[in-house]
Amino acid sequence: EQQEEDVLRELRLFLRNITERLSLDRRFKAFTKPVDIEEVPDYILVIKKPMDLSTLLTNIDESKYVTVGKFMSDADLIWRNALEYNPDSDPMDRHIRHRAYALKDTIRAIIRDELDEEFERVCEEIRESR
Ligand SMILES: CC(=O)c1nc(NC(=O)[C@H]2CNCCN2)sc1-c1cc(O)cc(O)c1
Repeated sequence: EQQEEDVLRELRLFLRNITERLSLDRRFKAFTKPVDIEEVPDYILVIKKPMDLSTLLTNIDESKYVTVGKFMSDADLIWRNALEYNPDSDPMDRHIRHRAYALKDTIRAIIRDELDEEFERVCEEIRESR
């Protein structure tokens, strides 16, 4: 009912705000757009479920996330994919891995500081009721 739509609207605003802040952070430039398959043809062979900050934003707009938890699973894909695609001692691999860990820690710090557990519990109840 209307109260549920109010909660889900507030969730979208919260998730959009986080995603836009991450997209503006220069450290995460490599994660802002889908990896270009023309430029990196082997990427799709290694990474089963690509994810990036612009796709997160589209998913939010399409009301794909009913809880913060579902958003976190996709957001975590971004840095997990980068660690998987960049395992070597190559300087570029290390560089991307440092950015991936910075993304992981930044997402967790924002959620810890800014997510009200009571709000997430209400979102979980809406998910279970659907
Ligand atoms: C995001 C990601 O995982 C990524 N990984 C890379 N790794 C390499 O280039 C390593 C792979 N091992 C051999 C030596 N090169 S480049 C790259 C990337 C960077 C961008 O600025 C945009 C973009 O779409 C993708």
